[in-house]
Amino acid sequence: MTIETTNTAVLVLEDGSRFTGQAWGATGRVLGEAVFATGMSGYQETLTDPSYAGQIVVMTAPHIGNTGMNDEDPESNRIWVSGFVVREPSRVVSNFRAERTLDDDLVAHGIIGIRGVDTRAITRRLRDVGAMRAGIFSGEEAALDPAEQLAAVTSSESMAGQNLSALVSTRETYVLPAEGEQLGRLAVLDLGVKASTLHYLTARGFEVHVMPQDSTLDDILAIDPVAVFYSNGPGDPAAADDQVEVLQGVLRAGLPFFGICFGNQLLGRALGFGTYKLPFGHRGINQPVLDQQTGRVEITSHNHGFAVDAPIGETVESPAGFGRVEVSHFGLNDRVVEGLQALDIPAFSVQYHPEAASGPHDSNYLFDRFRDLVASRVHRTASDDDQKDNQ
Ligand SMILES: NC(=O)CC[C@H](N)C(=O)O
Repeated sequence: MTIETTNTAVLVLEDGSRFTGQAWGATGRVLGEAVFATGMSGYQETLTDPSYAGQIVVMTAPHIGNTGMNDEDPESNRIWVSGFVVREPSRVVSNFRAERTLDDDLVAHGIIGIRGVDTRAITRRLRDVGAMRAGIFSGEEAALDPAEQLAAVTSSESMAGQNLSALVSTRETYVLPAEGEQLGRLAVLDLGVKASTLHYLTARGFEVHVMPQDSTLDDILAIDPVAVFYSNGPGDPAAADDQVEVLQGVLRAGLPFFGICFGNQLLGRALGFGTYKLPFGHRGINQPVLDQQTGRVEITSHNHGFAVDAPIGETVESPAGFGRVEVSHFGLNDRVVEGLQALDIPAFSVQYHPEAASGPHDSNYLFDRFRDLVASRVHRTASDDDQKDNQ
């Protein structure tokens, strides 16, 4: 594929800074929240992660597209980033698994990108000022008056307060069969779930029922689940009141619960803590996190712009009356809450991604922890039933 070099594009940030490069992928105008992601690999998983809906992603790795795109690695069936910003797209694809080029897929999915910009300068700007509303303008849009471009950016919606779950969630429940030893039905609330997560859950023996984001407590209880899981997802956790209320019902019903990322933020809220917006978020695949239970440091994958506001290093009473809670994991770069463990009810969650593809895999053990938590209860209930039968 030949690369057009004369087609100007501009990235405009809400603080007025402008970065001029070349159009890449689809052309036109796209607005969103500009964030940077530091992963050196895994751009295909980044692009297809529903948690990136509404965001213009700046890749700090300077060379993107080397391994092309395939049909095996996507985290969902489409590209979700609103816009894509890279220093230099690979001119050739070199991987035996590649089926298409990245350029082809950006065009096919209508994703507006920009290339040939100084991604280090953009990242430093986002780090200093914080994640900002932004726009990419290419094609005819590139020729607009800069003041008009900036006005479009500053009149766009900020990520704070946005509820984007309906945009990414399944509309109908679907079921994935369990592999290996069968543990029972797991209700997965799809707030933007990734394929890798579903894979790890079915591989742990769960028959996974992926349910729409507006499922009620009754909908969940109707499938008679052995446990409930809340997925990752885009948007501001402070705007997800309905899902928080449903989760409080799940916890009151005594069902085991595991949440990842958005799911961690919603467990935090259900337990009565607040959430807040981080200045520029964590997005990358080498973030160090301490597991307070074991004292081990895990290298983890992150993609979050919000975090739970809970005290680190002490056991506290859940402000919503669910017993004692501890922050189980925190980030070693900035002491942000990265995991919650309830001590009196069977519920825990992590802010980072144990399902991370293309890795790292340090925290895969969390899926085992969830399986073991559920298995101990399923087996206990089964032996209670046996005792009753024998009486
Ligand atoms: N990956 C996620 O689940 C992200 C959660 C939330 N939208 C955030 O940005 O913090």
